[in-house]
Amino acid sequence: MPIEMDQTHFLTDKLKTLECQSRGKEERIIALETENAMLYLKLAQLQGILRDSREETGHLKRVNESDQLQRQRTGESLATLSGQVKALRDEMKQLRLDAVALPHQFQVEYDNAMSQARLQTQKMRLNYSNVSDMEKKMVDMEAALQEANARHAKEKKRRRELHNTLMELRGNIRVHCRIRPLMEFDVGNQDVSTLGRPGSLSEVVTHVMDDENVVVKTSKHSKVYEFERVYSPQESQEAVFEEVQPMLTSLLDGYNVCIMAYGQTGSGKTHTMLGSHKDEDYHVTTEPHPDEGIIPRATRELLRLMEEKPPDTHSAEVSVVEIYNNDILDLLSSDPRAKHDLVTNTDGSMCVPTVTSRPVKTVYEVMSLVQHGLKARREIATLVHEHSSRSHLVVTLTVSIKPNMFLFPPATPGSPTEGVFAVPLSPAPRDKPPRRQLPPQPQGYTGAKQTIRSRSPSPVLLAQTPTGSTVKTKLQLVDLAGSECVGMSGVTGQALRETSHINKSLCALADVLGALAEHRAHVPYRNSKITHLLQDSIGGDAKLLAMLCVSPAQRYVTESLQCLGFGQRARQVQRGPIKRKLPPSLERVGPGDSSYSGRNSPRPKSAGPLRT
Ligand SMILES: Nc1ncnc2c1ncn2[C@@H]1O[C@H](COP(=O)(O)OP(=O)(O)OP(=O)(O)O)[C@@H](O)[C@H]1O
Repeated sequence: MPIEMDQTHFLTDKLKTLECQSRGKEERIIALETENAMLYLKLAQLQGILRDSREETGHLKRVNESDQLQRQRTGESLATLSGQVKALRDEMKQLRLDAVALPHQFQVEYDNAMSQARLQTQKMRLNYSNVSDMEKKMVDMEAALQEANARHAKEKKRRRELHNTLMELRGNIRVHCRIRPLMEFDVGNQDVSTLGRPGSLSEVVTHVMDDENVVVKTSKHSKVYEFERVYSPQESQEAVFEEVQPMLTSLLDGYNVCIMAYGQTGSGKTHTMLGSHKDEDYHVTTEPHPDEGIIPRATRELLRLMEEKPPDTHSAEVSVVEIYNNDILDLLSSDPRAKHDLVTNTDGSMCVPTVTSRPVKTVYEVMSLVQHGLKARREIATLVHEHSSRSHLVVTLTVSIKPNMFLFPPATPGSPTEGVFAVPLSPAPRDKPPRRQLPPQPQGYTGAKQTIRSRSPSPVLLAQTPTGSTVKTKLQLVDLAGSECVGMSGVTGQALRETSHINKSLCALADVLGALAEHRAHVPYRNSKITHLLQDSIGGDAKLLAMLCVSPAQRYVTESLQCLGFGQRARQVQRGPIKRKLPPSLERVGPGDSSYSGRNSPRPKSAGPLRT
């Protein structure tokens, strides 16, 4: 049993030893695993460091490559620069050489110039007396020229004033002529590029010579026409109105005034009278639109002049009529197709009592009514241009002036005051009546004062007006329909009938002027509605301005010659002193000469429009 005990004891010890060994080994394994883990960690760290090092190496490599490239480029630049430096050095060397030579060269040139200057001075000295003489002469000539120019301008102004006075004394019709610019439609069927080309139909043949003469120059004609004023194509609407403006003052002095535009289709009558901006609004502004024609400008000026007068003494009203196919139509009426009749007043003046006449205070009101009327006015497109007027347009502004504005004792027929002007007189004392300044007398005029007075065109006289009654003066602004050749306008049917009426009425106008120019006993005013309506203005007591409108192109030369001929005929009319209108039963004989009989005088060559 002790042996068994020993064995058991031995085995137990052995087991304990083995257990002890096993524990030791386990601890060793744990220690080794820990170490292994540490080593893994270390390895990972080292791998990270290695990766970083590789990246850095790559980066350094790239930097190194770029450095090398830079160095290579720098080397090349250095080579170029050193080449340039060398070239500059060579240049500097050359410049230095030149600079050394320059003073010498300069000295040579300076010496040459000086000797030239000395030579010239010597020459100048030699000519000095001549030069100073010439200078003196030039100064004298310049002064003489200036003086002559000033004298010429003064003489021209005086001549114009005298001419106007003469016209007034004779009762002449003033005639102005406006040449319009060449327009694209002047080429007709031809190409626009031919506009104005010599030899083409749009070649300019009607030219302005100066502000009083116009010449028509073609291979067949070269004829000069003289008028009171000729406007070139470049002259503005304002320039035209400036010449017309003084007539408006006359209106408030008691004269009737009539301005009519005459000319062929498309020659610029509507442009001159109304302007080319039909649809624009007119505002109560003092500044006119640059394109505005005579009608809005005259209205604006007239209303401005009226505003300067004492309040409630002047008022105005407007009527707008057209004469279409020889019928008078009221364009302001609700029925603008209804015909109206002319009536002769007891004083012999003409009126159309049934037409609408609207009181107006502003240019806006007037132009709104005119625009309203224009919408009803007949127009068609012709071969000449798109908006050809088919009727005569008459815009009448009637100004009523209350009598307290005038100086008078009311004249009795035959009294010394008969025929003396009535003068607006608000600021003047009543006990010392001022007389109207007579216009300057023409040179050499020796007539007695009484004679001058009796021959002066008088305004609508208060001497004839019953005390207390209002005086009315009329401003008639007329845009006549175009005188035209049927072939030129290319119209047919209804339009042909219109053209025939237009031409007939314009012929009648020319006939009236012919009769007046020849002092014939019978003036055929009643042959046409337009002459009948304008009778007071053409042959009567109105200051009348005929504005001839002319197209400058070759294709209208016949019409232009006819128009200018009409103007010449109008200028010949001498209406004599404007007299008190007689009752219609007493027909007036030749102006200023009651014994004159024109019955045997030759009929004037027709200056009328082209007949169809
Ligand atoms: N002085 C001018 N300056 C610029 N344009 C003008 C001038 N005169 C006329 N015109 C232009 O020429 C064209 C024809 O003119 P307008 O209508 O005035 O002719 P008209 O004589 O009244 O013709 P119609 O008798 O057929 O009515 C228009 O387009 C107008 O604007």
